[in-house]
Amino acid sequence: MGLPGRRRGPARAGAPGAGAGDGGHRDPDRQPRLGRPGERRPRGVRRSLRVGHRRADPGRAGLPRRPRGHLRGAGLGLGGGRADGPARRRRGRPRADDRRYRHRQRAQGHRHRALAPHGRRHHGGAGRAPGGRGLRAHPVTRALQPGRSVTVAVPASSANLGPGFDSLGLALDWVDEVTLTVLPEGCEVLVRGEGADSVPRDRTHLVVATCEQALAEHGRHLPGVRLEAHNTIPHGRGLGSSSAALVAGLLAAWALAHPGEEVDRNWLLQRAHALEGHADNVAAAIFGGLVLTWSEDLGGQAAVCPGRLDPRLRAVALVPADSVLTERARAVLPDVVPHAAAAANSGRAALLVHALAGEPRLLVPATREWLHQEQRAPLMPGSDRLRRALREAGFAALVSGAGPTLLVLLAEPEVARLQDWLATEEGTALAAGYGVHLLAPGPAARVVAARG
Ligand SMILES: Nc1ncnc2c1ncn2[C@@H]1O[C@H](COP(=O)(O)OP(=O)(O)OP(=O)(O)O)[C@@H](O)[C@H]1O
Ligand SMILES: N[C@@H](CCO)C(=O)O
Repeated sequence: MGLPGRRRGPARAGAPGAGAGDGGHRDPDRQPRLGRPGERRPRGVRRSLRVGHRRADPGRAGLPRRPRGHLRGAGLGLGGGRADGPARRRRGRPRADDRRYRHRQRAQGHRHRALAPHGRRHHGGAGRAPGGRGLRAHPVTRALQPGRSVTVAVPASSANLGPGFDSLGLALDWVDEVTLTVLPEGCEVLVRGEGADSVPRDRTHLVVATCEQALAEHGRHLPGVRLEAHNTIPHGRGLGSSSAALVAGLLAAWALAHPGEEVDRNWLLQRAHALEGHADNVAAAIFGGLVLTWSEDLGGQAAVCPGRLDPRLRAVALVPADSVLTERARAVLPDVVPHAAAAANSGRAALLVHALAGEPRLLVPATREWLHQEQRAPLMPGSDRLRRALREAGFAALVSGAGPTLLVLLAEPEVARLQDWLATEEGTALAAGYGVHLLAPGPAARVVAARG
């Protein structure tokens, strides 16, 4: 079985230093611990294990509502291709460039590195903004009104979930929030939390650059901009931080260009997919909950479908201090896997969708896979040892996204058993330095406020 494209995008940044408000989960000397009652934690970061997270808890995030409709189709002629509301007329040029290379594999990786602040005039026959596949700029753009402002919240996500490589994504109740305000000129970037000491403070900031590119497609531009980011999702850990940033920029662009209009989530999906290279994380961030993604063809447009989730389902994230380059993590994957491995993997992926929907006792066999974890193990030996030990102890432990964070999928009553295991000598030794976060499935990205 040929793999759907190795990541050719630029490398992910190495481990940045711990930012303010990270709850200390990146402290290499931090021991896994079970939380102190009443402990302050950054907004959006879930409680650690001992703190209650039950249905009746006042601080508990609600389980996500399933997106309306059963099938979000795009490129397949399924479900009308639009996530919300009635069909919208298509803006801009025909999507010839999206179709031209449909037979090709889509290069995987973050196209966002190629994003650059755009000028107000866009030249070039393709009418596309530079750098971003699928983002087509109008030749002349109109300035947005200074004072207009939008705040968006976007969840972290875990991709793959074991056998669903590049096709399953789970949004988590761990949220970044950003506010973009139109200024008459200039660019101010204020970052709190994750990445405060590492992300760019100019128009190359991922959220600003993505927003500008997307606005250009809608014939608008930012004369000046202030970004206020409150980041809690750790960067480069396999929790979809870059997808969250891309979706934040796109959603902010939509809300600034279309005040008061319902968000076209299929537009978000296609643009985010084009920028990210694979749809698993971005689809989960855009639609919330569990999302199944596929393309009609290798490199085709993304289609998505919500997956059912057992209301008892929880995820415990074990977040190490180090990051792994996603580019490296994709480069170690083989081009071809044996047919028997592909067959076994597809069986487990099918089983996983069933287990997540209502049979959590099957989560351990359902999260076994043959496509990426073994192959990437040398890049994350500590997480590999911990994952194996957890699975031997009967937990559905898996590498989240490209790693090295581990996710343990379990039904709520199992949380106490995991707590106990982490307190054993073996658990304490293997999980030393990992931050432990009890999470529920997360909500869809949303516009929190829009002004002006
Ligand atoms: N909120 C953000 N603001 C600005 N840049 C960000 C933000 N989040 C992520 N990034 C950029 O993306 C990089 C991390 O992206 P990468 O895809 O490597 O990891 P991830 O998205 O956390 O993990 P995965 O894709 O495996 O789930 C960061 O080092 C930073 O450059
Ligand atoms: N499906 C992707 C997620 C990371 O971005 C991978 O495993 O490479």
